[in-house]
Amino acid sequence: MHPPGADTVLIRHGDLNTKSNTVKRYMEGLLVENLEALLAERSIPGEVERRWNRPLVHTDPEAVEAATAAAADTFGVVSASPALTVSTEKARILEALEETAREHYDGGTFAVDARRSDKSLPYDSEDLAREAGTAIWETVEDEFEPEVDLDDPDLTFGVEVREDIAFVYLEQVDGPGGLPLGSQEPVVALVSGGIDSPVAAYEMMKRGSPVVPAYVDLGDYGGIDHEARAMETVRLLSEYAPTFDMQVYRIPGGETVDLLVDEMEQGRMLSLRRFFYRAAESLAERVDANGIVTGEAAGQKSSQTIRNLGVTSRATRLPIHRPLLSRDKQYIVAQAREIGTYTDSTMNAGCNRVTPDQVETNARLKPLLEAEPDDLLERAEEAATQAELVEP
Ligand SMILES: Nc1ncnc2c1ncn2[C@@H]1O[C@H](COP(=O)(O)OP(=O)(O)OP(=O)(O)O)[C@@H](O)[C@H]1O
Repeated sequence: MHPPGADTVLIRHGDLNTKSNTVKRYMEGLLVENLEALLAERSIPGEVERRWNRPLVHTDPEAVEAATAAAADTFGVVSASPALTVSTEKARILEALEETAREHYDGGTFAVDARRSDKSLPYDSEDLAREAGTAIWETVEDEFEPEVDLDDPDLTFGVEVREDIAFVYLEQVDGPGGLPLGSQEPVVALVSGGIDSPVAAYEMMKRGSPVVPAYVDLGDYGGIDHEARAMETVRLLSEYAPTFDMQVYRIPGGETVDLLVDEMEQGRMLSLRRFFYRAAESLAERVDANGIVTGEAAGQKSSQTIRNLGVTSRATRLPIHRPLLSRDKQYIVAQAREIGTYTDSTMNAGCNRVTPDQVETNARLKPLLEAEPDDLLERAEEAATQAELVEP
């Protein structure tokens, strides 16, 4: 919902404001580039203006909602509003609010949220809010019985006045927040296509790290649907990252899984994780990535007890980022729905279970190393060199 004639998207960011001016300028530049690419990818007309603190998209009134949605999908953006721009003259702002009220107010409670960034203006935000409230009231009182509710209004009229321009809007669409993609170093994302790993990869992207997706082909224990699920979730993630190539490295792991199933019982799942991590490390060296991200959460599975995570993590020198470590499943499912990966992640992948009847929850490194194939980690390194790039 937007004021009549709105042709601008007002963008707010959050964590960029914790940076020095130099870093903030650099990050705002990245945010703008990413948003420009997203608009182009979605064929939405619009020019992004790189404005200190408040980047703007100038677009057509017909495209303003689509441009707002694109901004709200851009990492670093906290919220975006389709807005009408007017001069900072108070009379003009009130007129724009009256036009907006005529178009959109249809009874119920309302409030005005007025902000002013330039202290040299001849009015302050309280004056403006009060006069705006009166103007809106008088516009609609003949037809409705308007009521002001500052705590939980049905409709909020937003006004933001900056040094040279004012914005009038009705909606603040939430963005992902975080930092612009590309502002941190890349990491290898181990993506199985289950519910968790795409969400974990997204969380790292949200903090600015591009991801290099890696899928371990589990041979007979995985299968075409298992791989298809992983690929589709990466394809969905790539829609948030139009400036990055998100082809998937498919690492061959079928023979190793067969070997682990034949030779190991209890610790098999842990050695398989060790294989994943070492393969991801080798791949990271190859592509110049600086860490590994997985969808593991403390205690969610036997391989994810705190002790087991401690033991398996020893297979790599790289940091393993686990953004979901402290998250409940309910949160992760909600997040998967929000970013759009849930449906594909829950597709029946028909894979064979590698999990043994008796699982290890309390592993120790030494006995695990004695039980697993001596060449497990060399196999992982070799598998990484054989990884193929696949278009998701
Ligand atoms: N075949 C695979 N290829 C790449 N990474 C994998 C694979 N299987 C598991 N992983 C990684 O190991 C983590 C823990 O494995 P787990 O067995 O819990 O995965 P899952 O339940 O199949 O999928 P998810 O964790 O995505 O819900 C995953 O979150 C993912 O990062």
